[in-house]
Amino acid sequence: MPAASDPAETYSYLGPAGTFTEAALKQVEAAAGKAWRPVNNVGEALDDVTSGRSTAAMIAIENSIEGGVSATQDALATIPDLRIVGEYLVPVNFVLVARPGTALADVKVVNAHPVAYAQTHRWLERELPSHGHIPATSNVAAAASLLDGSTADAAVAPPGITDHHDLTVLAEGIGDNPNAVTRFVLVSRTTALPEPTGADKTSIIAELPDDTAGRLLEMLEQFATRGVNMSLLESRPIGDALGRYRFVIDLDGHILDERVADALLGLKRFSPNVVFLGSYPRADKQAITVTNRYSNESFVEARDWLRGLIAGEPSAH
Ligand SMILES: O=C(O)C(=O)Cc1ccccc1
Repeated sequence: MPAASDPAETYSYLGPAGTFTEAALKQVEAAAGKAWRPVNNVGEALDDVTSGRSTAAMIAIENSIEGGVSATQDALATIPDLRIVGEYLVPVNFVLVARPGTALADVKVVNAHPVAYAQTHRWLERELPSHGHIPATSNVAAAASLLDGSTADAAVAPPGITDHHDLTVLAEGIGDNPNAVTRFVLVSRTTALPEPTGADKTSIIAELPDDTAGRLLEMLEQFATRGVNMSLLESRPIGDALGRYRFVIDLDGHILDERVADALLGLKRFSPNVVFLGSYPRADKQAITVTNRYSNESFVEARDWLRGLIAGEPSAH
């Protein structure tokens, strides 16, 4: 881990060292050589950012098996002035570890981070059908606690865990999907927008204006009619009453792309509450392609045409 330096240049992440979140932070060039602050949960990481204790925080937002990380989505929906400035992908697989001398047959209680548990429960149910689960704050904390008085017999942990702790690997590759990937985002205080790259993503959270038929369709039409593709759509309870939801949405493109800007204007007119979480380069660097009708030039041309009409030019111009 880089040595601590200027506290104004501190990066918070779910620790301790060795977590997948740390692996995501290692991908951030700007964080190299800066202070890194391990924390115990997403709330603490974001609190570091809002209080100014840290420059940015790396948090898990979505994984390829379980979908959105609800604690992250709910925090981003409710804490003002946060911006996603980058996304990072980390392949995740897990091992089952125990104190030396423990056999698989001895394992009755497994310590695991809830997201890791969700991604290994098929294996655990098959191999340890009557195990109990104790939730941990992180994958590495789960393993470390075995050597620190935990009542658990084993822990679900990242494959590199034995570099950090004197533990026995009882089983490898226990993830239910060997291709599982977790998406992390780097979150900062409201800051300058990352430049558009042509391979960008825009994250927003929006509420529907009321509970009448077709409102969700109407919201999605804002994107469809501007040729804006969605790569994520999830609902989260707002929490004040049953049946009230907010929608977490990822769009292909950057807010400086005309079609995305136009869709956001439509969304703002429609929705009573839109949270803009940021436009940032896609981790997979896949360029977004759109038909000519939705290109920047098309929008500019149409606007010029309208201005011309208002200025009295012939409509065929
Ligand atoms: O970052 C970690 O290692 C965590 O404990 C959180 C987590 C859990 C499961 C998949 C990815 C991240």
